[in-house]
Amino acid sequence: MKTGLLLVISGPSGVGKGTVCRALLEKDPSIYLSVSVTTRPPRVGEKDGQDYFFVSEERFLEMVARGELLEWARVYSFYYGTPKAPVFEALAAGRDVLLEIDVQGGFKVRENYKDCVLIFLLPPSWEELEARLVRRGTEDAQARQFRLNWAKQELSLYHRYDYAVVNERVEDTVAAIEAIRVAERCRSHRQQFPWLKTLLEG
Ligand SMILES: Nc1ncnc2c1ncn2[C@@H]1O[C@H](COP(=O)(O)OP(=O)(O)OP(=O)(O)O)[C@@H](O)[C@H]1O
Ligand SMILES: Nc1nc2c(ncn2[C@@H]2O[C@H](COP(=O)(O)O)[C@@H](O)[C@H]2O)c(=O)[nH]1
Repeated sequence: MKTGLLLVISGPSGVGKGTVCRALLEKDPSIYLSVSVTTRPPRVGEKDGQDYFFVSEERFLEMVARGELLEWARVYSFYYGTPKAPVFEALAAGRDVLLEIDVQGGFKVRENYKDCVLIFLLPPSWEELEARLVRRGTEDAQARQFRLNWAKQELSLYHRYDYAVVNERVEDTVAAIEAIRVAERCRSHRQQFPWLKTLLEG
């Protein structure tokens, strides 16, 4: 069985990573969306084990020490990390895996798993990014400003990702990521043709 693709989705807070990942999953339930571990407190409506595994700082650092995380980073004021085992189980089962993580995490995944695909989501404009964060209404003005300052740093790194997709309309972004999946599966290093091997070696 072919190994699945490890797809990393990054981009500034509020660009729509979560929205796009959910839409991708709705279209293709075979995708495995990794559930991160975080020390951030849950937002209203967030469920443990579904949106995140919400853990104490002590538990998080224990997971780091035990090598249970594929990558981890401090984002804003909290720790976030990707549990390793479920990601590799899903890949081995031939499922494509989505990681919705920040850029520091994306670079760490590239170090640990070279064959990953890094996809950066950009907003159509800076004003639209601000408006999306305001509309979402999950942060107060101070926390929002903090995220926007961080967003500038993240946006400056988009060119180090394999793909840059502007999230104008969710449907178009989903279509672009589906096209990337198709293209990545066609890359020569991911393909084997037994009949051709026989022909050339025979
Ligand atoms: N293409 C889009 N057009 C308009 N609004 C969008 C689009 N994509 C997402 N949104 C809206 O923007 C807000 C932020 O989206 P979302 O929470 O998915 O962002 P995020 O990148 O996952 O943020 P964070 O990194 O903070 O978790 C939400 O209110 C969402 O409904
Ligand atoms: N490096 C990692 N970053 C992660 C992970 N899970 C989420 N994130 C990123 O954190 C911020 C904030 O998320 P929020 O839910 O508090 O709004 C966002 O950029 C996420 O992509 C992870 O496992 N590793």
